Amino acid sequence: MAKKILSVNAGSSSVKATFYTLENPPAVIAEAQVSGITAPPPVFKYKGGSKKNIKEELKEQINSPQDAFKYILHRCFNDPELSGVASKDDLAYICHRVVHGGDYGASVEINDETIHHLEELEDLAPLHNSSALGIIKLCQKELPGVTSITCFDTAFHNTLPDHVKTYAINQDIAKANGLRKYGFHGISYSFILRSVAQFLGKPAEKTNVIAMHLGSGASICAIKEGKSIDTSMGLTPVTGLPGATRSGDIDPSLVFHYTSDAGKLSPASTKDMHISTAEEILNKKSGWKSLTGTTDFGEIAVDNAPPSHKLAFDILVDRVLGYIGNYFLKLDGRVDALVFAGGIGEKSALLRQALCARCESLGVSINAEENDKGPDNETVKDISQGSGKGPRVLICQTDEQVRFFPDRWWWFFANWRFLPLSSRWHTIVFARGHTEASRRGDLGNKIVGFLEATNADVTGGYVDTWA
Ligand SMILES: Nc1ncnc2c1ncn2[C@@H]1O[C@H](COP(=O)(O)OP(=O)(O)O)[C@@H](O)[C@H]1O
Ligand SMILES: CC(=O)OP(=O)(O)O
Ligand SMILES: [Mg+2]
Repeated sequence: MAKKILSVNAGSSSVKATFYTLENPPAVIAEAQVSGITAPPPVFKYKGGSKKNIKEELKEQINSPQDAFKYILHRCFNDPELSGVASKDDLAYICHRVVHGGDYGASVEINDETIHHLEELEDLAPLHNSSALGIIKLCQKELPGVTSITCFDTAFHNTLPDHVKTYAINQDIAKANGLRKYGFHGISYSFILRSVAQFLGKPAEKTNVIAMHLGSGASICAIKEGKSIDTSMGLTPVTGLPGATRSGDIDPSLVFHYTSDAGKLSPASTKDMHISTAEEILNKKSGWKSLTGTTDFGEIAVDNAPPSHKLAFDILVDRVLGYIGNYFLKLDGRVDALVFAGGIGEKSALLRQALCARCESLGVSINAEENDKGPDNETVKDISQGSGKGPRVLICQTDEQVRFFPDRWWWFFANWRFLPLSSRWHTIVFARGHTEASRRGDLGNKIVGFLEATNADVTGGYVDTWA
């Protein structure tokens, strides 16, 4: 039986996994996730075969992303309806979302050297890279023979201009230690860009949006002509907007007034993960959890909320609003759409309504009924109404699993020898090479030349039909 691809997203509170066929275009076989890892009971959601929307509270102990991943594999491998996904032998590739990729501009194949490099980056995204690395190492051990590949959240933001990504600190120290803005949620933003551009009927290279990925980790990104020109997260995902357990922007001096132990190693540190007390507080003991006691924004964004919940809600509105104003100016007012995505952006009509009401001066206006209904099965839903003078308001059901093929043309090119040399694969590479050719100049043309030399059946157009 043909082998399959497994795509894994270890988020800060959930592990999501999708199985795909290894074909062009890849088709979803099954989707599974365990959420609530940080707020038990964990919840298992599953779609596969005739099972459309399974949702179960788990009694099993799920204490870590590795536990969640093992549980997902167990459930999927033991579903008799998924005959093509019955064991590790059915997998060709596992593609891992890795939040911090440092200076990596493209995906890498996992081997001893890349694991070592990723370990060095672990401290910069302690809530994420250690989860992803834990799962990567588990795969190396328990699923040897399946090639693991990483996709980085940071790669989409490689286009940040120097004056945006540079902090105003000593540049010798900054360069020696890699201290700069990297930005995150890039896999989501590239999905949002592709989907929104297609929805608007524009080439991605001509699309300008302010995209908000609001989930347990929340960020916002200014995309100009298809490129990230600024984003709210920085060196680590703790900066910018507050999140479920993250503080977002604070005065850096605050940590020394908060606790005299700020620089000491946190008791939560492990052999593999070193985290200072200040990092522990700002990453894991702040955000709306610290304000309200819950990490679930669904409990906070309600009518007649208690004062603590209303304060958390108002803080998020205030901070997002600040970035929208900032990015509206950075995009010279030429904004095709404000895009809501992520668990909160997609599900909280109240938050969208509160934010859009404050953006009326930018010409933003929404249809209250469509906003309340939210998205159904569509990837992008338009909730704007009115004169059409301001930016459209869209909800995009983002997908951090679908990233392997459209974004990874460079990986395929660099590693073509690992792949079956069928015309199908060349088509994938060509399509991406073609759309990237203008951005990457000669390199895109070289790829096309290379493919022509192999007499591949290069039909192209694949990425354009992808959403
Ligand atoms: N109906 C809802 N209204 C507001 N927020 C919600 C709702 N449902 C879920 N959420 C929020 O979405 C978050 C999950 O977002 P998601 O992007 O899927 O997670 P992660 O950041 O772990 O990848 C939950 O923690 C919860 O705060
Ligand atoms: C980068 C980040 O914050 O990711 P998540 O939303 O999955 O926590
Ligand atoms: Mg997320």
